[in-house]
Amino acid sequence: MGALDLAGIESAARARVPRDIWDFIEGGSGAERTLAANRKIFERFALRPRVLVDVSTCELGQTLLGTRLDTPIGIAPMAYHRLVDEEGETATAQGAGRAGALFVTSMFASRTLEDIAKAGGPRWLHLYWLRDRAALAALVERAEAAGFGALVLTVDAPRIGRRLRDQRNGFAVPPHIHAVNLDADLMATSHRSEKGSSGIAEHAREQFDTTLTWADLGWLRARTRLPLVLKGILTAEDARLAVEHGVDAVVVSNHGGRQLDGAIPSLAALPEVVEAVPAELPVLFDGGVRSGTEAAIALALGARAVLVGRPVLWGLAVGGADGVHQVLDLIRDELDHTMALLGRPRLADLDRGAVTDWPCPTD
Ligand SMILES: Cc1cc2nc3c(=O)[nH]c(=O)nc-3n(C[C@H](O)[C@H](O)[C@H](O)COP(=O)(O)O)c2cc1C
Ligand SMILES: CCCCC(=O)C(=O)O
Repeated sequence: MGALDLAGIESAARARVPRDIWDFIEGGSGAERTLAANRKIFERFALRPRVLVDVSTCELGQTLLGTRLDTPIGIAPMAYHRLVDEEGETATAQGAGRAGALFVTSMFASRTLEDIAKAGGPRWLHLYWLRDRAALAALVERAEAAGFGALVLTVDAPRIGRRLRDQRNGFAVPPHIHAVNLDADLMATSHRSEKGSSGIAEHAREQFDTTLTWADLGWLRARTRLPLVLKGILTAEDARLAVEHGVDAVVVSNHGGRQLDGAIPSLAALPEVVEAVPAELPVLFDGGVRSGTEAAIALALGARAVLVGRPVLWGLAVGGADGVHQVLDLIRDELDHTMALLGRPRLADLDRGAVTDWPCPTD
C-alpha cells in the first residue's frame, strides 16, 4: 500500500538522507520562527462546505501564463536535487510530467536545463540575480531554447538567511554535485566548507548582486519574451510595485522560512497581496503546504497555484521519479476530495467564501 499522507514519506526520507543534508533541506533561518509559523497558521483557517452541488467530476486543470497544467500543485524551485537522488532534477521532471504538474527548476539545478527538458513536463526556470549579468543572459537564452515557459526571479535573498543548522554543520554542497548550468568559474568556491559557516551563504555573498532594485528589472525584461514572475513578495506595497513594473505574476513566499526569520507567515501575507493586484494577475503561493486541505485554503485565499518544496525532495529521496509523482498525486487527490466535499468542484469556485478565519480556541 502506498503512503496515505506525506508524514509517512517524510519519515522514510529522513531515514535515508544523511544528517547534514537533511538539516540543509528541512532547516530555516535564525530561531526558525517563520518556518514554524508557516505550518501553524493553517490551523487558523477553516473550510465552509456547501451541499447539494453536482461534484461528480472536479476540474483541477488550468493554463497559467501560457503553460498547460493538470493540477494547481507545482514544485517550488530548490537547489541541487542530486543531494537526495543520483539522477536529481531529471527524475523530478519525470515525476512532475506524469502528474502534469509545474516544475520550477532552480538556477542551481544539478542537471542541465536541456536534460531536464528532455525528461518532459511543464517547466519554468528560477533565477537569482548574479553579479555576472552575462551569465544570467546566457541562462535566459538557454531556458527559452529548452522550452521553459516563464522566468521566476527570486527577490527575497540578497543574502542567504542565517541558517544555524548549516553553520553548525559547516555545510557545503558535496564535491561531486554541481550547479551544472553555471560556468565552473562562477561556482568555484561553492564546495568550500568550514565549521561555523555555511558554504552556500559564503558562495552567495560572492556571486549575488546585492545592489539590485526595481529599476534593474527592465534589463531582464528586455532580454526575453518569457513571462516574468517575482518570487518572495510578502506585502501589498511590493505587490503594487511589481504590477507597476510590468511583472506577469508574483509568488507569495518567505522562502520556506529560510530567509528573514520573523517574517510574516506566507499564508498571512496572501490576502493582502491578492487584494493589492488586479484580479487577472496570477498570485502563486508557497510555504508549509503539506496536504490537499492546506492547498485548498491557499487557493481559496486567492492563490492561482500552490508550490510545494520540501515534500517533493522527500518523495525524490524515497522513490526517485515515482516518489515525486506520488507526492504530487497525493496532494492533488486530497485536493480533489476536498473540493468535492466542499461543494466547489472547479478551481474558480474556490473563492473567499470557501474559507473563514477561525482563531483556534487553544491559541
Ligand atoms: C533545499 C531547498 C532549496 C531551495 N532552493 C531554492 C532556490 O534555489 N531558489 C529559490 O527561490 N527558493 C529555494 N528554496 C525555497 C523554495 O522555493 C520554497 O520557497 C520553499 O521551500 C517553500 O516552502 P515548503 O518547503 O514549506 O513547501 C529552497 C528550499 C529548499 C527546502
Ligand atoms: C545558493 C543556493 C541557494 C539555495 C536556496 O535558495 C535555499 O537553500 O533556500
